[in-house]
Amino acid sequence: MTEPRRVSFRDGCLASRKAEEAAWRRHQAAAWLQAMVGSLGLPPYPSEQEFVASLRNGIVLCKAINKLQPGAVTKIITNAPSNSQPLTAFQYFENIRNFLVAVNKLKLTSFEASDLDKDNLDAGTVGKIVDCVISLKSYHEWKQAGGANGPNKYMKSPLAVRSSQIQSENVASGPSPSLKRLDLTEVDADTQTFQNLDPNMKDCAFADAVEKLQKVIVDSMLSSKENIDQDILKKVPSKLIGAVLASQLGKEQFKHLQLLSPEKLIAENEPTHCIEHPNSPIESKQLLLQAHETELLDLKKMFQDVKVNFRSLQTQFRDDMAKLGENIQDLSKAALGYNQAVKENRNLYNMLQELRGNIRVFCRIRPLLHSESISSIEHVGTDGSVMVCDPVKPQSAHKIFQFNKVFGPTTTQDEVYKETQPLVRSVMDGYNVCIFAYGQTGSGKTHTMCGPSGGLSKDYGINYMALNDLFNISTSREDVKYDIRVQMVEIYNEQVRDLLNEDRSSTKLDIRASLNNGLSNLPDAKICPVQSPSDVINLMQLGEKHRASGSTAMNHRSSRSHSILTVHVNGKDIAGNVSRSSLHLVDLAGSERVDRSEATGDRLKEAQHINKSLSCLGDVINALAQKNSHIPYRNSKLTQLLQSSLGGNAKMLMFAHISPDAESCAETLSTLKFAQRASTVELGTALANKESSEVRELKEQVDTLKKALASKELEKTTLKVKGSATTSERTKQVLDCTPPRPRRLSLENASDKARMPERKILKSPRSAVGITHDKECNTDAFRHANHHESLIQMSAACAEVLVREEEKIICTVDTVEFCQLPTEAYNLLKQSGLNTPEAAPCRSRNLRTEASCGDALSSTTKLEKIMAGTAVKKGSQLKKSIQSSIGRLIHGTERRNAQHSAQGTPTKIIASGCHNNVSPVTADIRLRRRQSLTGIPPPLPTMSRRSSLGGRSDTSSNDKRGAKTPPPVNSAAKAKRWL
Ligand SMILES: Nc1ncnc2c1ncn2[C@@H]1O[C@H](COP(=O)(O)OP(=O)(O)OP(=O)(O)O)[C@@H](O)[C@H]1O
Repeated sequence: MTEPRRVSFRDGCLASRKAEEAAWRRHQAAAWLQAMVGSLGLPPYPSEQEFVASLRNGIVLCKAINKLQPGAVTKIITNAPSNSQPLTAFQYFENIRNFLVAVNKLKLTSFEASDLDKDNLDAGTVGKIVDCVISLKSYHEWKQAGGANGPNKYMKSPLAVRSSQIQSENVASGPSPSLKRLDLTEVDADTQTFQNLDPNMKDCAFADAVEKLQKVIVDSMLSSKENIDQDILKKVPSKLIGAVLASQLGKEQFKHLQLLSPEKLIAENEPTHCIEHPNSPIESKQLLLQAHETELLDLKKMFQDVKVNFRSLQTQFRDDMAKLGENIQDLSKAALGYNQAVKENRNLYNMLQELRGNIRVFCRIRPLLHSESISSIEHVGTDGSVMVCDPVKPQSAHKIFQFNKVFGPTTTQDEVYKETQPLVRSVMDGYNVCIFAYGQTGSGKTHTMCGPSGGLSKDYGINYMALNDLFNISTSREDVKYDIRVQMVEIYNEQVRDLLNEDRSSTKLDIRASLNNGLSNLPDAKICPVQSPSDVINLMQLGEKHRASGSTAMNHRSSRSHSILTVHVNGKDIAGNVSRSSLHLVDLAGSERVDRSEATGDRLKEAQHINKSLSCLGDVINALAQKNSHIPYRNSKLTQLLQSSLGGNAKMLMFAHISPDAESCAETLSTLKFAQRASTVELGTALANKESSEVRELKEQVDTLKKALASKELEKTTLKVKGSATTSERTKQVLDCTPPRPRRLSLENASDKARMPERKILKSPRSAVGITHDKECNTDAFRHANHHESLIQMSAACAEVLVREEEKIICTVDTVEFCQLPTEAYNLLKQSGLNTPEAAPCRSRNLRTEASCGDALSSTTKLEKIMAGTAVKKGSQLKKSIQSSIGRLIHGTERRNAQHSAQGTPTKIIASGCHNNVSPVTADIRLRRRQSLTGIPPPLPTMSRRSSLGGRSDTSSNDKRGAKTPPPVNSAAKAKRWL
C-alpha cells in the first residue's frame, strides 16, 4: 500500500493534511505496539475504528506498558477461553483503568477510558489514544537511549503536548512541570530567570535554550516522521526552525519567524505573542476560509481576466468577420466582373467571327439505329472536337476534327435549337441567315431540320422552332411591325420546283440573277404570308407532301431533293425605319454511294444529280476556302441558289451530319473533312439590311422624280414629233451614228439596281414608247446628248425649240428655277436668228448640221459659256445636293453600286468610241455636266476624261482607244473647226 499523498497548507487542504497526519501517527503507534506485543492483525495504516478496536480490551496497552515498565500493571484480564462466555466491556475496563493509572504514574500523555468506547469515536478521542501510545513509544526510545537529556526527552512535539494537555485536563490534575517547560506558552518563568542572569550565564543559558529548542524540533520531526532531509539539521538553526514551522503552519503565517534571531524567537514566544496552532479547529477553519477567500479572489481576478480576454476576442472576432465580409464582397465583385468579362469576351469573339465572316459549323451525330451495332465515333468533346476511328481498321490512326459545336447522339432537338437560336434571332435585326444541313444519306439531316418523319411529328426540327421563335419576337417587339412570308422550293434533278404551289403542273421555276437578296432570285415562287406557327406547320406539311422522297437501302424515307425553306421578314418601326432580311433553311439531299443505296432507275438518276450538285457545292466551298478569283457558282442550281449566302453578306451555319455506323466510316470522314474545309471559308461581313426613314424618303423622292421625268419625256416626245417631221432624215442619220447609250453618272446610277426595268425605260424611251423612228430620233437626240450639249450642237433654228423643250423637262424634273434659261442666253439665241423652233429638229452631233450653222458659231459659243456658267450649274445644284445626301445616307452597298457604275463608264465610253468626230464643244459640255452631277472636278486641259474618273491620264492611249470625248479645246480652235 502506498503512502497517502501529503498536501501542504499552501494548497488549502488543511483538513486533508490533518487526516493524513493522524493516519501517519496511527501507523506509528500501531507499528510500535505490534513491535512490543506481537501482531495485532492490523493493516499498516489502520483506520480509527480498527486501531481503537484492537486496543479496546486494554490487554495490548497493558502488555506494552509492562514491557516498558515491568509490573506497571500487575493484573491483566486476558481473553476468555474459546469455549467460555465472552467477556463483558466492564471486565475489560479494569485493564484500561490499570493502564491509565500506570501511564499517569509515568507522567505520560493519557486519555480517558470512555475514549475507547466505540460510540464516542471521533477524531479528537482517537487522537488522544494515539498520542498516549506515541508518548509510550517516545518513552521507550528514550529509555533505550539510556535516558540521557533529562527525564522528559521522550515527549513528542510541543504542539502535540499542548493539545494533549488541553484535552487531558480531566484525566490529569494539571499540566506536569515537564510539559509546562516544553509548552512555549509557559516560558515566562524561564525567561525571567534568563534575564536575571549575568552575561556569561546568559550566554550559557541561551546556548542551552537554543540547543533545547533544536532538540525539541528534531524530536518532533522524527516523531512525526516528517520527510525532512537530514542536511537541514546542519543549517542555521533559526532558518531551520522557520522552515519547520512554515512547513507545519504555512509559509505566510510564519514568514516573519524565519527572519527572527533566537532571542527574538524566544521573545516571540511570550504569552502575548503566542503562536497560533493550526490544529485548533477555529484557526484551521479560519485558515481554510482565508485560503478559500484568497482562492476566490484569485478566481475572481481570473474571471475578470477571462472576461477581458473574451471581450477582446469578441471584438477581434467581430473585426475579423467584418474583414471577411469585405473580402467576400470583393471576391463576389471580382467574380461578377470575371463573369462579365467572360461574357464580353464571348461577345467580342462572336463579333470577331462575324467580322471574319467564317461559316459556323456544327456537327451532329445521329444515334445508332437497330441494324447498327459498332460505332466509329470514339469521343465527343465538349470543346467541339470529335474523334473518329474506323473499327474495321483499328490500326488506322484516330482522326480528330474540330468544330464550333458537336452534338452527341443523345442530344435533343431543343438542345440543338438552343445553340442555333441566336443566329435565327438576328434575322429580326435585319441580317440574312442561311442554315443548311449536310451529310450522307440517312445521317439525320431531315430529322434536324424538319423533325422526325419530315416534320410530320411533334418533335419539331429547326424549321418550325425558328419560325415559332420569329413569331414570338415579332409579338414581343411592340415598336416594330413585322411582315413574315414563307417560300419553299426544292431542287430535284437539277430543276427548281415550287413546293407550295398546289398546281403541280406549273411548279418549275427559273433562277433570276440577284445581287443581294438570297433566294428572292426566284420571283416566280409562291410566297405565302404567315401569321402564326400553325400557318407554318400547314405550309411545311404541304411542302413535305410535295417534296420528292423515296425509299433506298440506306434510308426508307430518303429525301431525293434539296429543300429550301425561305422566310422573308420585313420590319418597320414607329420611326419609319425599315429592315429586310431572309432566313434560308436548307435540307440538302444526302450524298450516297450507289452501291450501298442500291439505287436503280429513277433512284439512280436522282442519286447522280444529288451527288453532282453536292460535288459542285464542294467545289464552291473549296474555291471560297482558297480565295480563288473564280467561284463556280453556276455549275449547279444548288450553288446558284445559295450564291448570295455563300459569297454574300449573310450569316451561315452548316450542320454536318454523320452516322456513327462503322460501315459508314468512309462517308463520315468525308463529311467531316468537307465540313472542316467549309469552316475555313471567309465570308463577307454580315450586314444588317436596315434603312433609316430619311434614306427611304430620299429613295422615294428619287423614284417619284424618275417617274415624272419619264412621263415628261413622253409628253415632250409627242410634242416634238409634231414639229420635227421635216428634219427626220437628218435625225435618222444622227441616230445611225449615235446608238442609244445609258445616261452615265446620273441619279439613276446611284439608285437601286433592282429597278432595272424602270431604268431601261429611262435609257430607252424609244423602246418603251414604241413610236416611229423619226419621233424617236428627236427624243434620243434630246435625252442622250442631254439638253445642254444639244443646244450647242444643234442648228440655230432647232436650238430654240430644244431649249424650250429642255426647259419643260427640267422644269418637271428639277425646279422651275433650274429650267428657266437666263435672259441673256435667250436673247443671244434670238439675235443669232436661231429662234425658229420649226427649223431645229435634228441632233446637234451631225457635222453637216454644224457646218450649215457656221454663221451662228459665235453666238453659240457665247451661249455655251453662259449655259455652262449659269443655267447648267443652277440646274445641277439640286441634283448634286440630292446626290450628296444620298451618298451620305444610302447604304454602303448602294454606294458601291454607284461606284461600279462610275467605274463602268469608261467601258461604255470605249464602246461608244466609234463617234470620234464628236464635237469638242459637245464633249466639253458633257464633261461639265458630269462634273455638276458627280462633283468630280473638271479635268485639266491635258487630262483625258478617263483620267478625270480616276483612270490613266495618258492622252495618247486615250486617243488610241478612241475615247469618245476629246480633250477640251478653246473657243478659237472650236470656231476654226466649225468653220
Ligand atoms: N438525332 C436522331 N435521333 C433519333 N433518330 C434519328 C436522329 N437522326 C436521324 N434519326 C433517324 O434516322 C433515320 C434517317 O434520318 P433522316 O431521314 O433524317 O436522314 P437524312 O440525312 O435526312 O437522310 P436522306 O439524306 O436520305 O434524306 C430516320 O429514321 C430518323 O428518324
